[in-house]
Amino acid sequence: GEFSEGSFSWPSEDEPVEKARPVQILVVNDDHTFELDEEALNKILLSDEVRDREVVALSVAGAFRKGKSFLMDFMLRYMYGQELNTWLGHYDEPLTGFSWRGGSERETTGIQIWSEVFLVDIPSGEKVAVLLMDTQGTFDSQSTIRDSATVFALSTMISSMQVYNLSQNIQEDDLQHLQLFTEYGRLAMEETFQKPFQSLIFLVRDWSFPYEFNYGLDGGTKFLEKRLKISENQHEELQNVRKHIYSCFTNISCFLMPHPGLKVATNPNFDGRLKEVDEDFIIQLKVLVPWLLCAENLEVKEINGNKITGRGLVEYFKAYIKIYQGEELPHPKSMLQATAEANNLAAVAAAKDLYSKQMEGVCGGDRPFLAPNDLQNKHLGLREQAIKLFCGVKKMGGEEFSRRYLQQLESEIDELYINYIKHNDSKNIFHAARTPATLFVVIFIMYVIAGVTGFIGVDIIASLCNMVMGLALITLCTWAYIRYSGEYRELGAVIDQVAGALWDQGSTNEALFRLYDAATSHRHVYHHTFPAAQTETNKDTGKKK
Ligand SMILES: Nc1nc2c(ncn2[C@@H]2O[C@H](COP(=O)(O)OP(=O)(O)OP(=O)(O)O)[C@@H](O)[C@H]2O)c(=O)[nH]1
Ligand SMILES: [Mg+2]
Repeated sequence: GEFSEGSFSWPSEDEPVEKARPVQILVVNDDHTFELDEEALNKILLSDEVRDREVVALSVAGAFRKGKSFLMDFMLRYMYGQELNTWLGHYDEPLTGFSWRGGSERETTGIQIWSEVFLVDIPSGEKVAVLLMDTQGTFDSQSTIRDSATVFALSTMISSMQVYNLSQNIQEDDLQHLQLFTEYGRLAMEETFQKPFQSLIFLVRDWSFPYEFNYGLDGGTKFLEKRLKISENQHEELQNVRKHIYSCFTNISCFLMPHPGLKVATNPNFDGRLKEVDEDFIIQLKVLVPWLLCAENLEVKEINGNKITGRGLVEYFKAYIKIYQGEELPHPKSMLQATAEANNLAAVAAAKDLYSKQMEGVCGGDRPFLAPNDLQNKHLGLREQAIKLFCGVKKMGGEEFSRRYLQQLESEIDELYINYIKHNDSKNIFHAARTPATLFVVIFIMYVIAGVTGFIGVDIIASLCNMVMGLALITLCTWAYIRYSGEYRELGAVIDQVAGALWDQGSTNEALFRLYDAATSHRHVYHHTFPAAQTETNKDTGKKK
């Protein structure tokens, strides 16, 4: 494994020599949106030397303020160091590269990559391009869970080697967050049979128990084995987290790093000089960095089993970021918020269930028609009961939060009630008998009037009444056919409406008005049902106008 010079931006005639530097390619805006600096990314990954070369992408991710960028800078020194024994540099030389600093406020934001891509000969004989990526720390006070998850997920999806930087120990919440973030990443990727991600390296900083597990890879491997062990008598929750992590990465390892000494951790003027760093730390640094980056251990980025070139990586980056910019992915939430939502939704479901079960008993499909007033009283009682049940359930998230769900419950119950009213009404046989009854009455009245007027000799009125009677009879037959066969239901609805208007008449005028109203609003139905008559009626209406 011999390292050649960085390949990016070889000075051409007119272009000034650009100094290698970290380049911001993913920007997280103040309004929590993400932006990809395509130009910057293209410039690095589509340069002549990188475009068609397979890439190795190493990224460091983890909680903020835990020495990620600091470590990255030693990796840079290794990549630039030609001879492996002197790469660590002078003991009096300040540490530069990705920007790092002391203090409690976050430093790195978004995703930065080093502007120089290193070309390395790997044992298979190929020359691959090595990309170093520094990421925004998770859980700083300005980022939402979604921001953290997106940066972490993106860096995991893009890298072939993800260093998960932890402090002091591997805690259960570290594993849970890893699970959340990788799941968020997997969501945005296409389903495959293969594991979606490649190498995961747990890097435990400030390891303080070398008497239990030695510093370095050996101790780390044993420690990790213990932490990720799945056993039968473990709680399902613990098993699931571990199974998930195993299902996501093809390769999982762990490295235990000693504390770098108090000067590094607490001296505000410390500028990265090795002479101020504990010897133990330097010894392990000399093991860790070459182990990660030596030519034998470099892992080419693969997606779906295909090796990815610089050009391909740009495309994937663009595609992934688009998915996170869109709205189709669910938003990862804090544990409390997610739990509170689940609690409240479960309480809403239970209360709604109570209401609809009881209402089913009152006016369900196999129950007879109930007086609308009684139905309303029942509804009000059961609504009260359901709300009481909802309020009685212990829920996380507090009063204010659950008020929204109470409103949701109320509106859902009211919606159900409207359906129960309709259902109940349809069971009223007089409701159904209204139309034939009205038509019968019309026929009967016409019959009587025709009889009387015929008897006293006013033939015109008698024959008019006979005609109306005949029409009513035809309508009745039509209605019966429609009800029986279920065809021409719209025409049936018109007949019902006209009959209903006659039935409900308070005054003759109102009935006529309603008749007219029904007729005009359903003219299109008439046309639809009797297309042949259409032209005639059109002429008629034209004349009327
Ligand atoms: N305790 C401890 N401190 C370290 C270690 N490595 C670096 N530091 C110090 O941690 C501080 C933060 O270093 P950075 O590299 O900027 O941390 P970071 O994780 O990149 O922080 P963000 O970019 O804000 O996420 C600096 O003061 C370093 O000197 C370590 O292994 N242990
Ligand atoms: Mg940083």
